[in-house]
Amino acid sequence: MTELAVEVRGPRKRYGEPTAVDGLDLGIRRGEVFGILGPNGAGKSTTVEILQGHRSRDEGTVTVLGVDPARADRRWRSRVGIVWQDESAPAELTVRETVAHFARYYPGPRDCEDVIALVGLEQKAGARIKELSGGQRRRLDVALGVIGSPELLLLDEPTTGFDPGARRRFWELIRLLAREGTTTVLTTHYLEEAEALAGRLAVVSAGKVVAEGEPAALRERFGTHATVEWTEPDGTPRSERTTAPTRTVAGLIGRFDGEIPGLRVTRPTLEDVYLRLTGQERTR
Ligand SMILES: Nc1ncnc2c1ncn2[C@@H]1O[C@H](COP(=O)(O)OP(=O)(O)OP(=O)(O)O)[C@@H](O)[C@H]1O
Repeated sequence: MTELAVEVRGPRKRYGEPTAVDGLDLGIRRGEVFGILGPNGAGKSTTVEILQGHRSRDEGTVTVLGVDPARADRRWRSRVGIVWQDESAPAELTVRETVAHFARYYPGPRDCEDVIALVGLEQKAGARIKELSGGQRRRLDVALGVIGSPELLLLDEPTTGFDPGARRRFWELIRLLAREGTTTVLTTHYLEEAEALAGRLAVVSAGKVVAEGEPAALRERFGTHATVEWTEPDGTPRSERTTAPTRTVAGLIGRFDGEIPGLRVTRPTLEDVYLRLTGQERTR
C-alpha cells in the first residue's frame, strides 16, 4: 500500500479563464496534517472538492486512499470525513439527533456524545440546528466530518466563524485525531492556524503550488530578510531589511555609545513569507 494518503499529479480544472487548477501537484503522507494556503480564487476549494470526488477534473491523476475519487464507492466514502463549506443538515433536528443520524452512515463511528463534547457543543446538544449561531453551526459541521472515524479528513476552511476558544478546541481535536493516525488536509486563511497545526504546507497561487514544506522551513527558505529597527539620537526612526542582521547590529553598536534606542530585530513571519510567495507583499 502506498505511503501517500493523497497523490495528485498534473490536475487541471478549467471553468473559463484563468484555469482554476493548473497542475497543482500534491503528495500527502499518511498520518500528517497538511495545510493548503492561498489567496481567494487560488483553487483551494476546487482542489479539495476534486479530492472529495465532488468535482470532476479535466486532466491529471488523483489518488486518495488508493482510489480515484472520481470513481469512488460507498466504502471509500465511509473512510473519508468531509466538512462542507455549507452543510445542509435538516434545520428541525437537534444537534444530538443530527450527529446520531450521520453516525449511522459509517461502519465504526465515534461516540456521538464524545464528538459533541469535542467540538464544544455539549450545552447545545438538545438545541435545533436552526437555533444555532453561525460559529456553532460550523462546529456541528466539524462534528459531522469526524463522526465516522475517518482515515482521512478533508476540511475546507473548517474554522471560519469560530471564536478564538472554538478555534483552539478545534486545533486540539485535529491533534487528537493525528495522534490516532488520521490524515488531515485543510485549507485555511489563518496563517497562525496553518503554523500551529500543519506538519507541512502548500502555498498555492493561480492554481499552482508555489511553495511546499514545513512551516519553519518555508520561513527559512523564503523569509531570508530580517528587519532591524532603531532610533537615531535625533529621534528619527530607522529600519533596514537585511540578510545579515547581526552585521547591522554590530555596526550600530560601533556608532552608539551604550544602549541603542528602540532596537528591534524581527524575523519574517509565515504571513510575510506567504504574502511574498503569493505576490501580495507589503512594504514595511
Ligand atoms: N462552479 C464554478 N464555476 C465557475 N468558476 C468557478 C466555479 N468554482 C470556482 N470557480 C473559479 O475557479 C477559481 C478557483 O476557485 P476556488 O473556489 O477553488 O478558490 P479558493 O482558493 O478556494 O478561494 P477562496 O479562498 O475564496 O475560497 C476562481 O477563479 C473561481 O472564480
